[in-house]
Amino acid sequence: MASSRPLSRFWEWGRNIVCVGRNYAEHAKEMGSALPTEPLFFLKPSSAYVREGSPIFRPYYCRNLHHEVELGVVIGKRAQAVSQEAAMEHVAGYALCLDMTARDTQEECKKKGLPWTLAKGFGSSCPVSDFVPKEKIPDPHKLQIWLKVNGKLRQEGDTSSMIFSIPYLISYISQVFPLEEGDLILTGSPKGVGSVEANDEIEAGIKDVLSMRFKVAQQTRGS
Ligand SMILES: O=C(O)/C=C/C(=O)CC(=O)C(=O)O
Ligand SMILES: [Mg+2]
Repeated sequence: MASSRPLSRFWEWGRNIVCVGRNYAEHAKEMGSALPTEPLFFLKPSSAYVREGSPIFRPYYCRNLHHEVELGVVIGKRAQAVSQEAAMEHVAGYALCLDMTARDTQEECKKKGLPWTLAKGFGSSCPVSDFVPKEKIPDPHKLQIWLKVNGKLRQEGDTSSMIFSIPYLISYISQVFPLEEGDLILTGSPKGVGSVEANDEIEAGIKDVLSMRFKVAQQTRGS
């Protein structure tokens, strides 16, 4: 059933956050990972959202918090087993997102064959920008996304370099579970991921569309 809340505040809807990994060849390479032959995806809880004005917390168990800047796709209409041809009809718009990652925890999880929830799904692991209606972005595969830490450029990527396109991702994911109105898909990070410390300032943007800023803070155990 449709919510009475506006989709322009999708982060308040409590819907799925679906993250795609290793969708840029140069990022897979910098992680020492093989290129995927089918999309790799994982979930974050909807309580991972954080908005400008609130800090990104480095979890108490993390010693190496990484930034990953990613284009987010906001679903506007339920998509169940949709074709690639029909997939874009289910998109309401876009947002810029950070897939904050406890990289040391992820390395441990990878070694032990465990899921990435501790590494990717902690509170404040999904900073998001304002919503951009799809009419404002004629081609989401022609965007430049960038990220700076304390004013220094760390990531710059072109969404044309995605291995799996947005229609392919929507079609693929929607065969596994239905995508609902208000769901967000993070489409993967370009290269240049790196560490941030408490008090660092992250600024990220979609060239000629929007930008956002976040401070990093240290979480203490029990808070
Ligand atoms: O390959 C790895 O070790 C790590 C990959 C990721 O963290 C995947 C992503 O979240 C991404 O590519 O955006
Ligand atoms: Mg990512």
